[in-house]
Amino acid sequence: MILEAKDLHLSFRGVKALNGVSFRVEEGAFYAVIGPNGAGKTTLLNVLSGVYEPERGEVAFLGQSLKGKSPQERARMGLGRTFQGLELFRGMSVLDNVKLGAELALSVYPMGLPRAEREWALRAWAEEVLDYLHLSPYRHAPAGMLPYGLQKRVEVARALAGRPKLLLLDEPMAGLALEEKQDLARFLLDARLEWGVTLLWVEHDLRAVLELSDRVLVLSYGEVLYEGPPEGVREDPKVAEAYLGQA
Ligand SMILES: Nc1ncnc2c1ncn2[C@@H]1O[C@H](COP(=O)(O)OP(=O)(O)OP(=O)(O)O)[C@@H](O)[C@H]1O
Repeated sequence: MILEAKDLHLSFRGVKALNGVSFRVEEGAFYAVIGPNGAGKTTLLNVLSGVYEPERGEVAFLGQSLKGKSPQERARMGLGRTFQGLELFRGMSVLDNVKLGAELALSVYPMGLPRAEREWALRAWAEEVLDYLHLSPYRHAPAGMLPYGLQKRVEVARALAGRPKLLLLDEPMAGLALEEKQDLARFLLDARLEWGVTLLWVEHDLRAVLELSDRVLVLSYGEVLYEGPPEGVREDPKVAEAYLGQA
């Protein structure tokens, strides 16, 4: 098991964004979190990545409690994330954005190395990640100049450059055309295979979720409605009701 969330609670001015959420993620999983608008999905990612501390409950990553650990400390432990809105440095080149992702999770690079060697190692690794995600042709372009679909891919590249053991993805497919979604899906599946990255994603595209994920958590009003294999999601009456209720 790579991640365990136990009885998470968090409210915003009386609104229970998370109300007793527990689940476990196995190593190597492609784990999805879905649910209607306002279900608490982004709040959950923020609690896992350390943006918020839960009022109650606890998260353990690789058997270690994350209590009191900052997002950066978590990144160094191997817990990476991407954001719903793009958080790239728009004026910075694609390569520098990805290099920065590697630097922020620096524990993988021996600090003892001479500066020039470290710089070289970081650059070589960033180039490898870019190549892997078919982004090499754009590496000197300012990130903000790329079409939206490519920017989303750079964001994933930057997160992967930190060599996460578990990567949290916040709606990576939002705003992408079908073909871009298929490309991204392939890159994510490859990264899981090649680098052993466990994936946890929040995603609205139900079809993509059910096709790609091997485990699904459904939230509604901060509570777990369903947890299990994707095949069970559509048959679950509570899930159907939560989604229909929204429509
Ligand atoms: N910083 C905040 N301040 C106040 N209320 C918040 C805050 N963050 C989340 N909420 C509230 O908590 C609840 C859960 O929000 P959250 O953004 O986690 O849902 P979500 O499932 O990610 O929704 P969406 O699919 O629309 O992104 C909502 O009622 C939301 O209004």
